[in-house]
Amino acid sequence: MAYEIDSILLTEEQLKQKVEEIGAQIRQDFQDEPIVLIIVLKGAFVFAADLIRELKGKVTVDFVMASSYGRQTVTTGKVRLLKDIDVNITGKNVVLVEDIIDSGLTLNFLKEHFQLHKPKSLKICTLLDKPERRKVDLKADYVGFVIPDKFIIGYGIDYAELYRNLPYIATVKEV
Ligand SMILES: O=P(O)(O)OC[C@H]1O[C@H](OP(=O)(O)OP(=O)(O)O)[C@H](O)[C@@H]1O
Ligand code: HPA
Ligand SMILES: [Mg+2]
Repeated sequence: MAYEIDSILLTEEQLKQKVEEIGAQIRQDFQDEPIVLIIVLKGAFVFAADLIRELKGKVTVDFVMASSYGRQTVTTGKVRLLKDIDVNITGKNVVLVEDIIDSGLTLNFLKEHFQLHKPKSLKICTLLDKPERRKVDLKADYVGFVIPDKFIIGYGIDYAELYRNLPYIATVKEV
């Protein structure tokens, strides 16, 4: 199946403003306490790069890499953990940073995985939430935009590894 950009769903301006809001909200919730951000690669790298610069105070960053879509627009149902974190998160305030929650399988897997480390708190922050497609009961603590059931690309999010470099978020159409 081939896809191309259909229409812009979220502009650069909308994204920028929302990232500022989420950053302020997170800092407000944790006050002066240090935060460990765990960024879920690859998709969340653009969002996280903007978000981290909105967070004042003590912030540590680490990365986890998970993949379950490949060249498809629906989940394979199998989450592969390609890289785990290096920092110690036991007793820490942890925020998992994702680009999108779709079926919920990726974050459900990662949440359980990181709970085993016994963090002080474990919150989920996602730029986009597509609740209509949920396969597991999973809710985020910080949500940028709730979006309709359409496959989207841009701002770090790919189709078959392309389009991550778009500065906006768009829907795709089959051609
Ligand atoms: O809620 P889900 O149905 O699990 O979908 C969400 C996940 O899917 C995408 O990652 P993908 O597996 O495509 O890997 P990528 O981040 O490297 O693009 C996206 O970045 C999320 O991590
Ligand atoms: O809508 C999407 N687009 C790209 N990757 C994704 N992974 C889950 N949902 C999506
Ligand atoms: Mg992806």
